[in-house]
Amino acid sequence: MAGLMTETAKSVLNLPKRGMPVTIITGFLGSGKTTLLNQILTNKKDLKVAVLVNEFGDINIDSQLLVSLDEDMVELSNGCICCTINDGLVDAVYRVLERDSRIDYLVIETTGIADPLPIILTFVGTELRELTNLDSILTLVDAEAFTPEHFDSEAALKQIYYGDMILLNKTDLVSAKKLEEVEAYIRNIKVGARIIPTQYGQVSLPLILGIGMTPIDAYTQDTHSEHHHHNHNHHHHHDHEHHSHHLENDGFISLSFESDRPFNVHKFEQFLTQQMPQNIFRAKGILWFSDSDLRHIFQLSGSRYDLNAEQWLSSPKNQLVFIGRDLDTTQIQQQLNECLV
Ligand SMILES: Nc1nc2c(ncn2[C@@H]2O[C@H](COP(=O)(O)OP(=O)(O)OP(=O)(O)O)[C@@H](O)[C@H]2O)c(=O)[nH]1
Repeated sequence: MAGLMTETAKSVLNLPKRGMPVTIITGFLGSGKTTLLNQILTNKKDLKVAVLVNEFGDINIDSQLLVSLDEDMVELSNGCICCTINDGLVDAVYRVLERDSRIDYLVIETTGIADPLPIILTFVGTELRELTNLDSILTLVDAEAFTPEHFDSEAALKQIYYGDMILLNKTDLVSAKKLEEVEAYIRNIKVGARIIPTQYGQVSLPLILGIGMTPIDAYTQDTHSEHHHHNHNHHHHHDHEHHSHHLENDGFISLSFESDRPFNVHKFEQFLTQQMPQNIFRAKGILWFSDSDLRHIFQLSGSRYDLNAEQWLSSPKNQLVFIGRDLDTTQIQQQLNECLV
């Protein structure tokens, strides 16, 4: 009898994880998606959470900044979201579903310039609909940086429009008046929006996980026309070098820089303050300075940047990603090379 029970338990474990709840975290560049994901991973208690991260740059910085990089972590290939939709996303979800280990929940972080709709439709309009249960789309909005021009980005608007829950983040950086204005603006884009003001993505998990807020039936009705749209764009496939040609990216391009040599800290500071072009909107990286034994986490979002020192977890090197519009990538590359020791 004991043997039979073991076999039964084993076969149950081997079944695909049917109905696995999925939460999608979206929001514009630098709005706080990775910060929220880290809050979830820190506070999840014994919930087994798998994570998929999709980044726009060619180097995966985010996955290196997550608090628990254990075997539950699956990385999506970097690059543009339309390529990801066509292959990477479905495959990555299957890899999670097929794992032997228990997984209770899947959280996906999109790139900051992703239109969430194709991702939503991948969950409700393919075989994933049978296997997963799309729970909600959480949209981070940077309360300080957001303006009615929404960064001249269609994606930024769609992220709010398709968000089932808006986390109005970075409230520590704005006045009550500005907060009210942004809230009013969001409600204008999305009538009846549910908005939670947050700082550093801090929110009680029952308010954002397992809330069943995605109106799946409403999406299933337009699945067909959207699939047509995606097939039409299929020729972009594997065109990772040429982001600027993708309409989906609203003109943003990324530049990656890697080096096995350290930076001179003064030269790098000079680059930041005097050379770096204004049209860089977002940068992040793991930096190695010749006069320090620590790794420095570099974050730039809009006009703010900071550097945090931590212990190295691997051998030191420089890894940086810049995202902006109309960037002279050759010049930036050269300026960064000149900062090396
Ligand atoms: N002052 C303040 N800073 C915040 C808050 N939330 C996040 N940040 C900072 O904003 C920067 C960007 O945060 P991330 O979580 O990396 O943003 P993201 O949305 O993942 O960015 P992308 O990777 O570009 O899509 C980091 O330096 C964070 O520490 C907040 O509520 N207040």
